[in-house]
Amino acid sequence: MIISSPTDYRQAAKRRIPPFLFHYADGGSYAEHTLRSNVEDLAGVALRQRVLKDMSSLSLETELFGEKMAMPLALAPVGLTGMYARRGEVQAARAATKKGIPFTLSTVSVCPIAEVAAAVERPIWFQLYVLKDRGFMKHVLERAKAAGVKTLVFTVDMPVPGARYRDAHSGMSGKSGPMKRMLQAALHPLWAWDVGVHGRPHDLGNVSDYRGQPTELEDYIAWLGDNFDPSISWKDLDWIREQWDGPMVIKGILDADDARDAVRFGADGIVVSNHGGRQLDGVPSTARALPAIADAVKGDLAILADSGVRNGLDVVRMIAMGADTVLIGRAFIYALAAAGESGVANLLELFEKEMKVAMTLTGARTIADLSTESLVPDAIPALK
Ligand SMILES: Cc1cc2nc3c(=O)[nH]c(=O)nc-3n(C[C@H](O)[C@H](O)[C@H](O)COP(=O)(O)O)c2cc1C
Repeated sequence: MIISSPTDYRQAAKRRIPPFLFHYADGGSYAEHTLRSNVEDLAGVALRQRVLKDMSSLSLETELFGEKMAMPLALAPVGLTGMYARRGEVQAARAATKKGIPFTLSTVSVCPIAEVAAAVERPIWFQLYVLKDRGFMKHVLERAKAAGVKTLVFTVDMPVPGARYRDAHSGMSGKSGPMKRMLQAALHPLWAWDVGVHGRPHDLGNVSDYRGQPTELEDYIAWLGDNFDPSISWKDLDWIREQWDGPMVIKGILDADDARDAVRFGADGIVVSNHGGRQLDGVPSTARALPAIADAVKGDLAILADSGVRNGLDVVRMIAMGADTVLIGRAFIYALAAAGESGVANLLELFEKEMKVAMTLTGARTIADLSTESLVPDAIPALK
């Protein structure tokens, strides 16, 4: 299949991997309104074209939490990444590191922290969920520290899981799930050979490490379901603060008041995110939520943003609306599923090229030059 744009990887992934995995990544919660509006609203943010400004020298470099980044982009935490390609977290982390950008490992990764951290030179970022089992959280934070992790991304928009109806149909969940998954694997031999045979163990590496026994896919939903903590509040974050002395980023902020609370708490950064439309359907897209949040807290902490970013132009849009760095989830998962590390590496090249074109034609020589001035007036779909 010809890959000429980042979005081509979605179709390529769909062909290669079993439907239960494709829909697990591709889908959102409930009727998927937020999933769609993330992409549509962001694509609709109009860039302001400027010409004849000698744009022969251009730099995408930036810095975050004292870390140099080749461009203001990082790979978002995605659970079960290791089911999309053989030891998928390692492959994606290698592609990100070679490109000079951070990789974020999910709590519910297939590969444990130590395996991924040992495979790359650059310290990885680690994402932590709030779970009832504080013993697990303590254990995993210790492992992260020992593996050289500095930046902790603390996800707060999952006190309860949003329902993802596609998973029941695809075989990801439900009684007939195991049978469906086996049949689908048999019909996708390239994936079955790469991941099914050579990608083992198929478990949640960090959880198994703590429990001292394998936590396989079947246990995954049950374990997570039992462990979400709806009682979470800001005071629980103080407990995390005591365990962690590096930069702490709060992921899942969608409201300016919560962003101000994050500043009061002393967070180093926030991720403006609706979890890629996978939690509460009907909440605004990040393109709609970001400008008000940037108005409220820009300069007080680092603003990261994700949800709906599908190409380099979308990154430029997010930065122009006030983000300091942008995360991508599905975009890299599709590339990883289609072509492993080299797919993610190529995806990042495509993103970089697109960003350069967008910056050249908006007259921005550096990332710091991007601002609301890079957008046409009223380009931002404000919340009414
Ligand atoms: C398959 C999948 C699994 C995810 N798992 C996690 C996770 O374990 N932890 C987390 O904080 N966010 C998780 N997310 C959300 C991503 O970190 C990110 O917020 C989202 O993918 C951004 O939207 P995008 O996919 O449109 O780029 C997941 C997203 C997907 C698609």
